[in-house]
Order: sequence, then C-alpha cells, then structure tokens
Amino acid sequence: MSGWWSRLLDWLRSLFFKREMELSLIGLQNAGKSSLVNVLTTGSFHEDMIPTVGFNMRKVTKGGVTIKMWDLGGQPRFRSLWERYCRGVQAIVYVVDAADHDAVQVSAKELAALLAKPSLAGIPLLLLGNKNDIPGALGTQQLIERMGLQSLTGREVCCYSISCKVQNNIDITLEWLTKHAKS
Ligand SMILES: Nc1nc2c(ncn2[C@@H]2O[C@H](COP(=O)(O)OP(=O)(O)OP(=O)(O)O)[C@@H](O)[C@H]2O)c(=O)[nH]1
Ligand SMILES: [Mg+2]
Repeated sequence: MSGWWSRLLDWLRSLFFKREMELSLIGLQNAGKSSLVNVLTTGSFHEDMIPTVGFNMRKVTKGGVTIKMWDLGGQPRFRSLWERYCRGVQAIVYVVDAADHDAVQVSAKELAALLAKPSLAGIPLLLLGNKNDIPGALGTQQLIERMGLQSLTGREVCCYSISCKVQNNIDITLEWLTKHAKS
C-alpha cells in the first residue's frame, strides 16, 4: 500500500475509532527509557542523553492510537515516584540495560518491589531488554530468568530484546503497545 493511502486510512480510522492508552516507562537510570521515547516519537537516537529529573510526559499517535507516555527518572531518588505514575495505566513498560549485568540484579529487586504494590495488581507488564547491539547483552531467555518473570502471576507478561540505537524490535514493541489500547 502506498504511503499516502495508508496514512489516509490511519487518519480515517482515528476519526471513527479513537483509541488511546497511557503507559509508564520504568527502570533504572541509564536503561534507555528516554531513548525509547525519542525513537517512538521522532525516530531519532542520541548518545548524549541527559538523565531524566522527576518525570516527563510525551504523546505519540501511531496507527490511530494515541499513546501517552510517562517517562520516569530511574535514579534512586526518583524511584519512590514510580508507583504513583503506574496507577491506572494500561501497561507498565520496564526497561533494563541488558548489557549491564550488575545493574540487572538491582533492576530485578526494584521490579519485584514495584509489582508487589496492591495498587498495580493486574496491570500488563512489557519487559524490554535494551542495548542488544552491545556484545554480551543478555537475551530474552536470560532476562526472563534473571528478572524473575516466571514467578509473576495475575498479570500478562511479555519480554522483548530491543535496541534503541539500531532500532531493533521497536516495531514489535509498538505493536504490543497498540494492542493494549482501550477503544
Ligand atoms: N548502545 C546503546 N546505547 C543506548 C541504547 N539506548 C540508550 N542508550 C544510551 O544509554 C544512555 C542512557 O539513555 P537514557 O535514555 O537517557 O536512559 P534513561 O533510562 O532515560 O535514564 P534516566 O532518565 O536517568 O532514568 C544514553 O547514553 C543512551 O545513548 C541502545 O539501544 N544501545
Ligand atoms: Mg530518562
């Protein structure tokens, strides 16, 4: 289908079926949350990112779905904000730097603590192992094990290995997100 025709269809679809979703991007500092927001909204990647202070909100419309994204700071002093910004969202997107093996352990502890909050029961979780362009980065199966995903119950859980830098698996990430929008 030619570009303008599919854009026209998207636009018509968005007029008749307004779908939207709200999600939170969580994870330790340096995981690549803000990079993912940039890739999803503008398609660009930058090496020189400024750490997020507190939070940012960005919106993007893809395939007739408006996605409102809360991009949280991952430094320890901002982690107490995470729960508040996850309440009522359609999905929690938890980003891990899969190439930083030491950080994965800390990340697993923080994820378990977050998901134990009764207010977040049942919210679907998408775990993204970012930076798969770096040799030695953990793959999906290793992440599932190290992040303790098998023991999670009562919610939908999915895990992808991605790279914001080389834009690997960003398409399936977006597909997963738009499927979780409310119509
Ligand atoms: N090699 C590689 N580097 C990446 C990738 N994604 C992000 N980075 C780099 O990782 C660093 C941190 O990225 P950010 O997006 O700022 O991380 P963040 O999770 O938003 O960090 P906080 O805002 O502090 O919580 C930056 O230098 C990015 O360029 C990736 O897929 N591959
Ligand atoms: Mg950030």
